Amino acid sequence: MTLLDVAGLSVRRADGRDLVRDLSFTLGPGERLGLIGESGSGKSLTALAVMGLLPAGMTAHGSVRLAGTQVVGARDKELDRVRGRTVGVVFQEPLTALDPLMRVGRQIAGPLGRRRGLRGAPLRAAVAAALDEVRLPESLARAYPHEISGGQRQRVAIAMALACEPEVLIADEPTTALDVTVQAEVLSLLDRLVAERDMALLFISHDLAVVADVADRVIVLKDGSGVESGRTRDIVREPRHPYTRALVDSARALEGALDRLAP
Ligand SMILES: Nc1ncnc2c1ncn2[C@@H]1O[C@H](COP(=O)(O)OP(=O)(O)OP(=O)(O)O)[C@@H](O)[C@H]1O
Repeated sequence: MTLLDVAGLSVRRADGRDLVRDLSFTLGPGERLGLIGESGSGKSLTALAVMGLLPAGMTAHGSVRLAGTQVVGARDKELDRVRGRTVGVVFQEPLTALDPLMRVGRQIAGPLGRRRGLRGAPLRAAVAAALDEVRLPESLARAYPHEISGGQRQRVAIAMALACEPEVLIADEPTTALDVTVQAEVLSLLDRLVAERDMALLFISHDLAVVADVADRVIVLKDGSGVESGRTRDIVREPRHPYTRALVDSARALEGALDRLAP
């Protein structure tokens, strides 16, 4: 079963320039695809195009089918059904997903209540369960976003994205803004949740080591085009495109620096 089917996707600016060019991939339940590339290569625009959320002045061309619904050219009203329910998203900066003036519990309750039709005690229980799933204590429900750490905020954002039980999760640099130790915790949390729910994962990062840890397949983006794609293991072992080779070499150089300092 294909949950996300992207075929010949381009993202075009008003002046006719393509910022993403002719990208194709598919994702089924339990599959994990990494999109890797340097800053400005078109990763985030690809994610936004998949959800039909491109900035004003940009248009998508080609086809993006989310659980059968064509996203390209669809009206917002048609996409309301798929956003949240079919596809959930976690962004780099959790504060973009959180309302600074609302307690964490109420923010998680919002999508839970709307999508599952819960109120009162069952809704409170569902919020507690959602917090528990991302390994946060129930007491955190009463906190405001500024009162908790960056890692805790990202866990809350993940809980919100998962509240509607999406079949596809898009994670756009979900750990880039976090300290390295917290990054590893959040990655392993995502890993567990995606496995438990058999979700399809589109994982976006500029960091090859992180992508290699999470994704089974990878597409390497450069200047808006996919220059190489395949199984992560094959691409790391035998990169073909010079840009991919440079990515692998720099990741290995960092690893080598650690190895040289090992006792
Ligand atoms: N709202 C916008 N208006 C105009 N140009 C934009 C807009 N958003 C992105 N771009 C341009 O589109 C190109 C691709 O941007 P995109 O954000 O997809 O890159 P990215 O690979 O996600 O980079 P990063 O890792 O820095 O987030 C870049 O040249 C960027 O300047």
